[in-house]
Amino acid sequence: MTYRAGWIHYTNVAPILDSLTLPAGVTAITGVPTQMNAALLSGEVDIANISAVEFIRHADVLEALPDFSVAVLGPVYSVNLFHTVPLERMRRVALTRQSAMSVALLEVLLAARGLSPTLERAEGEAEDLLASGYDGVLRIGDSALREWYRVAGPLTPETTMTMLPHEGRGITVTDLAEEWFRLTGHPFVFAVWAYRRDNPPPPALVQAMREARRHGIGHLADVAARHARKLGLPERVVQHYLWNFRYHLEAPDRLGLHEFAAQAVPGHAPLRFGPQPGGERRHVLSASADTLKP
Ligand SMILES: C=C(O[C@@H]1C=C(C(=O)O)C=C[C@H]1O)C(=O)O
Repeated sequence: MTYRAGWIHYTNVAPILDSLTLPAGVTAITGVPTQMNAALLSGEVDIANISAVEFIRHADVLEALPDFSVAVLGPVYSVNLFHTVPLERMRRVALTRQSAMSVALLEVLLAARGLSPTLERAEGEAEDLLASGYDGVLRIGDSALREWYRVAGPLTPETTMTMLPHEGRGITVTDLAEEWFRLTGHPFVFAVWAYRRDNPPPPALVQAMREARRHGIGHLADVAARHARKLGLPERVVQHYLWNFRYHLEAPDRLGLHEFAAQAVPGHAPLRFGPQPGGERRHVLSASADTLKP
């Protein structure tokens, strides 16, 4: 029987997906987060890198791979609120239809500041929507990355590579992952690789994903160069964008995920993850470390 994957194919997943060879018996489709979230829940696909908030909302039926994430500690550059007035003065904010996660995150961040602007779904370029009367525009993914650079670029040789600029052209870009870090001190997990608990992925697929990720992270400059051309952005910018991601759902990422879950979806079912890889090898390592004790 065929196992069907649904990939959100934003540039931030390129270090995993670009060199992924699907094993026999696995097929894949691609789409934006809201499409892949729905495809997984309706059963159209069997595994997808879905918005973490959908994983949390459906924790009663879903499980996630224990070592895959799209996460950052600090700014992400592609989940952006573009605004022309201070956050406190925003009255109408346009939301993207592509994203579940960023909307839930924005709601948490606004609530933390005691703010409640009107939130409406509206598509289009951030600058056009701001010109048409919105005070804020939420955008994600590749178009948000491009629009951030249009506002805050071009980078000068002196621009620090640890924190890129966030304003220009009369527009401030509030990076939601950076705001989350300021609020909690935790990483923010945007996506996990989830599947229905009664239908886990074949081990060959997970193995292929781990190999593809190892290859992608090992050749990040090549991945960045390829995607910089597609995005029409400088290689240096895309390289910075990509090396900033945390793809392994490590302990700090899980802390961030649990903190977000508690704030955004109170009363959610316990989050479940599949078995950790390489358990045996770790056991052997700790045994040999024991033998080194004096
Ligand atoms: C950081 C991003 O992460 C993505 C954002 C998602 C969302 O907002 O629902 C879902 C999957 C992530 O891969 C981005 O694409 O900008």
